[in-house]
Amino acid sequence: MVATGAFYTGEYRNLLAEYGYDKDEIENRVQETWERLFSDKYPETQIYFSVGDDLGYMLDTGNDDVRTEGMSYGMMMAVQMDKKDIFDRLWNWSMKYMYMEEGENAGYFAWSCATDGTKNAYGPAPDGEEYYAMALFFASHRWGDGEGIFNYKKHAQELLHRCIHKGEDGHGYPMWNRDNKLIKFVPGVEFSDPSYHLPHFYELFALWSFEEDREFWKEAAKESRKYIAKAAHPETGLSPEYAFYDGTPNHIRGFGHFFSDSYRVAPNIALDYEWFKDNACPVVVNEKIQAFFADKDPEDYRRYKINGEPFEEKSLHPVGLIATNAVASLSTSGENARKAVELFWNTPVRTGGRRYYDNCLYLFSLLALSGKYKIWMP
Ligand SMILES: O[C@@H]1[C@@H](O)[C@H](O[C@@H]2CO[C@@H](O[C@@H]3CO[C@@H](O)[C@H](O)[C@H]3O)[C@H](O)[C@H]2O)OC[C@H]1O
Repeated sequence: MVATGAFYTGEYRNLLAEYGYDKDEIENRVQETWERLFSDKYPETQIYFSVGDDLGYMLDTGNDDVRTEGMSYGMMMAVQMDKKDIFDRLWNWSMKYMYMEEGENAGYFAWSCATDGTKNAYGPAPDGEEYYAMALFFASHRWGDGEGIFNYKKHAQELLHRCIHKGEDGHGYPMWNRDNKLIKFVPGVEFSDPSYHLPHFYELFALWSFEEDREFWKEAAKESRKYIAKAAHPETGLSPEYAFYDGTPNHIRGFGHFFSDSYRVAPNIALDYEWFKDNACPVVVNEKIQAFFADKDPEDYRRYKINGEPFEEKSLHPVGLIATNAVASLSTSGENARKAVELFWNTPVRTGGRRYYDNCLYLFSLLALSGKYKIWMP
């Protein structure tokens, strides 16, 4: 099938099987990992919690809060795993507690809440909104739309419309810069976070958003692919957490280095390549990242300057980094690709206080590497 521009491959490689891992074991690993994250049978690895009959949240165990990032990730995991009850609980919790009805950010979601639903902040984080929109479209296509907040498609379209038009009436700010089509770190600033760029989502938004918004998303996909390439260091492939629109690191509050946020750049490139194989997809960045980590000991992963110089500080999410380096192999080949997958396969999901971010990245990588992270078409 041909989307407008990029080619939708419709193919999902089971790379783990291609590398010789047993298909039943792969399937078991996927099911078991889902259980480990979403079931209270496994309190040491659990990050999802049900509340009452129709609510649930993802807990950032490291920060003891509920983030739009995790809620929207949980919804994406649930739709890929065909878990409608969990999806609806997460969306219900998001709409009940995180959605903002008033103020400068009305129509967006508060990026962090306490587990009782109290808002910790009245600002959004755009990576949450874009994952919500994509998960809602997939839910609409996989399960059909319901009433009210469960009219998934309507909510996805309206949210995306707001993300690019907010502020046109003088109140608040859009989440994308309307001139250069790049996603912002937060609506009120003019810089970006390379890991927020999801051209493979924007290709689909260009098909399913309101007609008037489709051209914008098509352009956004193109500009994001260019931006991802620009923000990555030319030798190491490492991207900073925050970067200016020209791709140079933004060192505000120490976020100009390769650390937690940055890990998501590799899987974003890999999934874009898997889904669309667009010529402009910067797969070379993933080749460089895998080459950079090929001789690094996972026990000693650090914070790095994007030129590769290590800080004393250890990585906060080494399991997440193992996972994201592995999924990069969907867009690379050779020994580094194989070794990164092997390391991931031999690494268990994380236990302990910091497990949330690692385990989110772990399940996403496992889904993609087993051919189970799919586009759900209408
Ligand atoms: O200042 C906040 C800003 O922090 C917020 O960003 C969200 C939080 O950080 C990002 O992910 C984290 C990566 O590090 C792990 O240790 C954390 O557990 C993750 O949550 C996340 O992608 C952002 O959404 O955005 C709003 C700003 O006001």
